[in-house]
Amino acid sequence: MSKKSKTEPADDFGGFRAGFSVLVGRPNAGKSTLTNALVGKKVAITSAKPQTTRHTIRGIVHRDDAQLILVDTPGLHRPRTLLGKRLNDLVADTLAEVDAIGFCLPANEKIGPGDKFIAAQLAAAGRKPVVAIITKADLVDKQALTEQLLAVAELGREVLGGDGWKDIVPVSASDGFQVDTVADVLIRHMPPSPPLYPDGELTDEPEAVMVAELIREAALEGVRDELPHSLAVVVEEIVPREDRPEDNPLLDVRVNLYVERPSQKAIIIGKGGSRLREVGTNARKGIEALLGTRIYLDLHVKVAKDWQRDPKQLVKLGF
Ligand SMILES: Nc1nc2c(ncn2[C@@H]2O[C@H](COP(=O)(O)OP(=O)(O)OP(=O)(O)O)[C@@H](O)[C@H]2O)c(=O)[nH]1
Repeated sequence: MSKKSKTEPADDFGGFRAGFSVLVGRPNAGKSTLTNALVGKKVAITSAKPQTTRHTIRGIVHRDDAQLILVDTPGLHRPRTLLGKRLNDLVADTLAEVDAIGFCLPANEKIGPGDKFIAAQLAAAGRKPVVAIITKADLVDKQALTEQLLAVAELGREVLGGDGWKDIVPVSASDGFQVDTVADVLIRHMPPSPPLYPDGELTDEPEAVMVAELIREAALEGVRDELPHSLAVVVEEIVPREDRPEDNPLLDVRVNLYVERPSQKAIIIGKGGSRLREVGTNARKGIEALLGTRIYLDLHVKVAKDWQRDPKQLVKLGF
């Protein structure tokens, strides 16, 4: 996910910054709650973990001058389910592809082995900017927060050497304290870049991106080996169905799935359309949870020959 802009310092994109960030931290550290507070959505997407190097997008923070894309790290939060090298590779891959890392440590719990394990992973991953985020600041008093700040700073110097973390930001996702500051600090580490997710005709673009991700995940379920990177999902429109009672609205969600070859189209659709129906059913549940409304999901599968190698198609498909 490193962007070409790094080698084109002449173009600063009018000061616009965009890039990828990941929130890491041990279970219960407050990552999901903070993601939701940053993105402004109640439902974080928890679709199946991608086994490819593609990332699940957890949410996008849109600003007039920046776009911060929060992705998920497979593995880092669940060390026991993966072994040695595999885990290290997985973590290294993800960390290598983001522009900045937010390391979440709860204000109300002493730094423990889980935190140290992750800190060591971050140190091993190299020179990515790491911002330490002290979550759940509302649960402790000023004195305890100060002590935690000092302890976290010390941990940073211990594992990273030098000055340690790039920044340390206390935050409370539940009462909104410093949530914007977390976004500001992470955005500061994003490279100059045009927006990575285009403003479509949809009024609420982050929702469309998340809807597309949910459908993509559902469509790849069980056929990842056959369709590793050959599937692009484009949400054409999300419109309220007319003539619905106010207390029972319905959204029409029209979506195109692009594959590269007719054989891939056949895989997605399945015998007599059975697989596509299943994809629709599975994705619909997640989308309804996300949008908080019943939806009618209209899926179309199209062949866009060699879209991965065609820059014009890539732009059209939102890459
Ligand atoms: N008081 C308070 N509680 C919080 C805050 N942020 C998260 N919590 C609570 O802490 C618990 C864990 O939060 P999550 O956001 O699920 O933590 P997580 O890091 O995503 O957890 P995993 O998914 O297990 O990795 C939940 O019960 C949250 O309600 C906060 O700012 N203040």
